[in-house]
Parts: sequence; C-alpha cells; structure tokens
Amino acid sequence: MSGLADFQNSIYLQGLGDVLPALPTDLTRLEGLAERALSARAFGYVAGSAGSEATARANRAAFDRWRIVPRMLRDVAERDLSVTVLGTPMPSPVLLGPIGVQSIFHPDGELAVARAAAAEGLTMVLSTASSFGIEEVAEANGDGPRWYQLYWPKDRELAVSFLERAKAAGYTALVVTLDTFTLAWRPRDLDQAYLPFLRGIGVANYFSDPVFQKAVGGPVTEANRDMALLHWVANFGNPSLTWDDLLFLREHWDGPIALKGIQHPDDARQAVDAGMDAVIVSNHGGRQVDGAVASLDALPGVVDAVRDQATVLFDSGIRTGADIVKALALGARAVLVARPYAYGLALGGQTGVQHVLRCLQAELELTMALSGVKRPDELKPEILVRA
Ligand SMILES: Cc1cc2nc3c(=O)[nH]c(=O)nc-3n(C[C@H](O)[C@H](O)[C@H](O)COP(=O)(O)O)c2cc1C
Ligand SMILES: O=C(O)C(=O)c1ccccc1
Repeated sequence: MSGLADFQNSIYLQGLGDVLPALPTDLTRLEGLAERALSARAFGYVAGSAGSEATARANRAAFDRWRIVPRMLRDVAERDLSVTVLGTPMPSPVLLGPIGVQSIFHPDGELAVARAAAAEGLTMVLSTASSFGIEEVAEANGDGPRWYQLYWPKDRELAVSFLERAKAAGYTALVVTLDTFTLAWRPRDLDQAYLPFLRGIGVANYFSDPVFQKAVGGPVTEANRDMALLHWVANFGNPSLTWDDLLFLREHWDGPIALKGIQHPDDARQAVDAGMDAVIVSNHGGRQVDGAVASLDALPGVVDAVRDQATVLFDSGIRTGADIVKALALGARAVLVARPYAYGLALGGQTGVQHVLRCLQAELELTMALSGVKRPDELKPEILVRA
C-alpha cells in the first residue's frame, strides 16, 4: 500500500463515522454537477468545445477503444508513481494543465488551485489568461512546483516581460501554447455572446504589466479601460508566428520549454530540431479544431517521431486513472488534466480541486497495481489491446 491509495482507505474509514465524500469519486460525474452549480455562461465556457464538439467526443472515444490487459503475480507490493519531468520532481505523472479565467468558476480561482496543487505536491501550469496575476498566484502556490504557460502576444516586448515576471516569480518551465492564437468557432459561447475577456476577466497579467501599461498610456483605470481591452484583443494572439520564431523564446527563457498543441509527427520533429525540451500532445480538449484527430490517437506517432530526443506529455480527454494508464502506456511521460479540476474548483474551491487530484492519483495507482505495474516507466503499449 502506498500513500496515494491511502485515500481509498481513508474514505472507507470515514464512512464508519457516517461521513461520505463531499463530491463523487467517479470524476465523470462532476460535469453534470458543475452544470447545476455554475451560471449558464461559465458552464458553457468550460464544458464547451469547438463546432459540433466532434473532437471532444473523439478524445473520449479514443480512450474507450484501448483496453488494459492486467497481469498477475508480479509483486506489486512496493509502488512508486514518482517521476521527474523537465527537472521538476512529481509524486505522480499528473499536472494541472493551464486553464484561463478561473474566477468565473470560483471567486478564489487560480489562488485556490495554486494552494490545492501545492498541498498535493503536484505541478500547476499557470495560464497567461489567468484571473489573478503571475506573482499573486506564485505567492499562493508557495513552495509548490509551478510552470508558466505563454500565450505569445504580438508585442515581443510584452512577451519578454511575461517571461521575466514568470522567471522572477519562481515558475521553472515554460509551456508555449501554439493551437490558440485565436479562439475557434465555439457555439456555446457564441450563442450566449459570452467572452470573459471583454468583461475584463482573464486579463490580469496584461493590465498589471509595465510594458502593456506603457502601450495604453499608464495604469489601467476607468478612463483607459476600453482602450486597454481593445489593445488586449489586438495583441492576444499572433497568427504569423513560424518555427524560426522559437529562437527568440530560447534567447529569453533559460529553463526548459514545452510546445503545447502538437498532433503531427513532423511538427514534433521540428520541435526537436528547434531545440525544444518537450512537446505536449494536445488538441486543447477539442476546443479548437472541430473534426480533428483524437489527441490519444495522435500520441503514438509523436512518440515515435521524438524517440528520446524530447519529453512527450499528453492532454485532452483524461477523466480517470485508467485514462492516465493508457496515455502513459502509449508513450507519454506525464499527463495534464484540465476540465476535471475546473469542475472540482466550481464545486468545492480548493478542497474540490484536492478531491479531484486525490481521486485521480489513487485510481491511477490502484489501476496500475491491479494490472501488475509498480512504476510509470513499466507501462508499455503491450499492456493494451484494441477493443
Ligand atoms: C475553460 C478552459 C480554459 C483553458 N484555458 C487554457 C489556457 O489559458 N491556456 C492553455 O494552454 N490551454 C487552455 N485550455 C486547454 C487545457 O489546458 C487543455 O489542453 C484541455 O482542456 C485538455 O483537455 P481536458 O479538458 O479534456 O482535460 C483551457 C481549457 C479549458 C476547458
Ligand atoms: O478558452 C480556452 O480554451 C483558452 O485556451 C483561452 C484562450 C484565450 C484566453 C483564455 C483561455
């Protein structure tokens, strides 16, 4: 028995005093509960995907087409899920993926998530589009491990300022998201004509930035707020970036860099050629290209292309411990989870996020052990069959 699965025992023991878990332990049920807890706008924003949402469905269906074949009598008494990813030690191969504008889910937003991540020792990836600033979130995260996700703005000076602030605030690795230089066609948000940024939510890092402030004639007040929001819209994403631009990032960030949003093996190879440390196989949880390949189906090709020349991480569609087993078996070194912890945040603040993280890790550990696996690096494609 190891620490992660102790969570299971503690639940049963609390039951002896008639205390039940505050939230379901089947994390696939959280979305339905969050729908009741959140405003229609906030729920549509988090649960929604691009277009007909075919990619989001494909992400889930891809997990279901792989099945685990458990092995017996392999002495799994001593289990160890810890890994080190891009220099960051982790108790299990699970990270909190970047999610913007978290204050629409809970007033404490990223601060609650930063505290939850630190309490569990897991790495959080802070979005550029956070509702609280880089420095405030770092403070809430304390000694917890943290990475920074960059939405690369048009203004290079602003990009450099974000990187310098993240470095100074103790974020150790950089995640550069490539698939969202503009938001996709998202009917749930369009039908409600809802974009949080235009309401001034999710722009904290911009409004607090000295370079941004210089461009809008000083600190953002009521007087220049509309102008500042228009400047945000004009600057948020940069559709003209190419592979050559990555050199600029390398020059301004001296830690590890991961490219997020990779699906094609050739793009993965280009990332390696550009000296990147990692790629994150992701289709943004189906929120960008409707009708795209399921992220899990894209994973083996990327792993094959990269071999051991870069670290391969994975996200999009992870909801259970078994999903994590499948992604690791197909070659991911670790996974990022997103919507499940946003639902935990909506339903229970910091405690809700910790519930999600504990359930996922306990279920991962138990599923591995019951399948005959003690450590993440023992997970190989051979443990899976096609359904
Ligand atoms: C509400 C919401 C906001 C997001 N914001 C960001 C973001 O700011 N930066 C980013 O790189 N990815 C963002 N993502 C994408 C996630 O990091 C992740 O790639 C995706 O949601 C993974 O799929 P999952 O939700 O099925 O776990 C966001 C996702 C959601 C649901
Ligand atoms: O909503 C998103 O998926 C997302 O990644 C995003 C994009 C712009 C700002 C904040 C979040």
